[in-house]
Amino acid sequence: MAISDQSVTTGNGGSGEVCTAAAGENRPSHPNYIPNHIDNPSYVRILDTTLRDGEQAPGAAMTTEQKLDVARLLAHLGVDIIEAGFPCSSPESFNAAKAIAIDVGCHPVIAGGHVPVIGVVARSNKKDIDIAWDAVKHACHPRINTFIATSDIHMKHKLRMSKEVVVKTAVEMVAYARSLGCNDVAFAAEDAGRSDREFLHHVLNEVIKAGATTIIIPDTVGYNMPSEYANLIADIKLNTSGAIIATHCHNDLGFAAANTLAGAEAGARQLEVTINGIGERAGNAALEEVVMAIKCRKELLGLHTGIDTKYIVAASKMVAEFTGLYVQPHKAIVGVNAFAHESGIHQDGVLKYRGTYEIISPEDIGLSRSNESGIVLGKLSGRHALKARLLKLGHDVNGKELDDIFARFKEIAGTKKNFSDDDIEALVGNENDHLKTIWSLVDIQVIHGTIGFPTVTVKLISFDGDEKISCSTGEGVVDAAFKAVNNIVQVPVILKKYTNSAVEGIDALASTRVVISLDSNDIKTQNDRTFSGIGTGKDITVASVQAYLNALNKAMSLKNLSAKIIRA
Ligand SMILES: CC(=O)SCCNC(=O)CCNC(=O)[C@H](O)C(C)(C)COP(=O)(O)OP(=O)(O)OC[C@H]1O[C@@H](n2cnc3c(N)ncnc32)[C@H](O)[C@@H]1OP(=O)(O)O
Ligand SMILES: CC(C)C(=O)C(=O)O
Repeated sequence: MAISDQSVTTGNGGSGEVCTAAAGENRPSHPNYIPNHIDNPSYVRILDTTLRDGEQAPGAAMTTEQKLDVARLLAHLGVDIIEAGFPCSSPESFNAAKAIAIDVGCHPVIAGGHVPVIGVVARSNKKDIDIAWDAVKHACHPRINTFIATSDIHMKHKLRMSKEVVVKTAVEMVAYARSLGCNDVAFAAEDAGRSDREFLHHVLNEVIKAGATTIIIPDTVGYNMPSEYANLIADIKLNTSGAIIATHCHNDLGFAAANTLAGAEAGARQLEVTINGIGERAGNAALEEVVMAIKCRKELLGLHTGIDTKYIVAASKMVAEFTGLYVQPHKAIVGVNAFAHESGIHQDGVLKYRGTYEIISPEDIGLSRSNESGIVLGKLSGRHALKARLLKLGHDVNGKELDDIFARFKEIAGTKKNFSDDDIEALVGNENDHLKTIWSLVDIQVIHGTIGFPTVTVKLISFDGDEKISCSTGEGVVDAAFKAVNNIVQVPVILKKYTNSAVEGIDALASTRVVISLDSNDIKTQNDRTFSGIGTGKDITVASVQAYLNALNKAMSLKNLSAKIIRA
């Protein structure tokens, strides 16, 4: 198989630093596609089975239009083979596979002319194979993947066939698929991971003789350990010849990607994967994990694929959206946390040199980001990260000023899960240094339920010792509480924003943020600046009143609107 002329800059020289690579490195040029041969011994074909095994995940069913969109994106990604479905399983599966064969399987969707092989699955019977061929035969490179189980447990309990019948059926059906005019027939020995080795070798050699061009060695139930699977593949490599060896690993014990890579190291040259690792039960090996491992550890594995990795994030998002199977935040490569750093020591390292804690460049999988993004501020963050965020927001703070803001940040961070830029802005305040607490909360009583009006009574004390009590009803308890405060403070303000985030748990803490502005109809303000306040506590109304007073005190002291001035 010829290699395209696209440049290769993959590899990190073993340093473990960020990997970078040119798009679509070494993608084979399809006119030279030979089903059972790859010129370059280090080239690994990627078969994506999102549209077949991926769709076997409960709830993952996609429409034909969605499958076409996924297939087009897979072509951009540069997968060598798109497994487009199991045509005999439903009219939709047939129509989608046929549409993909005619569309993506016939026309290059990307410059450079890559047209992927379009494969479909069929059981080892003539009806399945006829339907499969009907669906796929219009593709430029059509492939039928026929399968039958070879493990004792499957042959005895599921197929209820003897070994002899299984071999005979497999051989006849591979030959039958070839006789239809399909010159690219893959054979999968289902449950190979639990099959008797000698019998497996015998079946594989017989189907190769019958015309199989790829032999797929599925660890159907995700039972194998990486060393065991590597040994299985190495053994098959030793005992067969004339066909490409393929991996197909499931994730029941969490080893799908590890087993796939172990298989590749042992000699497999087709790796079967799905986007986001979706698939039957615990899923398949994830394309993004396998491909990025090959790219990132090229110096160790000595392999390469034709995948243009900058489409990985787009593909992940599309498949998640279409299937409703959203990826967990800490999913390798494509989880939202995969390039996020919340702890101070890591943030400091990343800010100084990304390679300290990142082995992949986010741009490599299609994420764009600035130097500071990826830094998430939270309870475990440090001064370096806070300072960087403040700088981004236009506040160049150092020394004691930074220490003070950091102390306030840590106080709030203990009870808050997410920090927005607004929250960080609220911490800044050279202004806070000369703020006066004009009014503080002494007591609060809340009455609410299914009868009557929400009613709140507050007792406030002013900085000069004046105590006031006021009571108000409202739309809810927070509204009633703010109205009761207004009755005492009497500063005309507009409530701009009220947010409340609860920290989960039975003894949940409420963290409330209030943003107000002075009402310019009543008080002349130089500009329409806002004042924010934060309150935290076990009681949401108390936290809200504290946040509100906090904002009011800021507004009053900065505008010199003391309690006495207002009263006068
Ligand atoms: C490991 C894998 O992922 S294999 C792919 C699994 N994917 C799917 O099953 C999804 C699509 N499947 C379907 O839509 C349906 O199962 C169909 C249309 C294929 C078949 O439906 P039905 O004819 O009603 O059969 P059903 O699914 O209930 O049972 C499977 C039959 O196929 C037989 N069978 C299973 N695998 C094979 C095989 N590789 N070759 C030949 N026959 C097989 C079973 O022994 C059983 O036969 P039986 O009816 O004589 O007992
Ligand atoms: C049909 C084969 C490849 C399969 O999906 C499996 O064994 O898991």
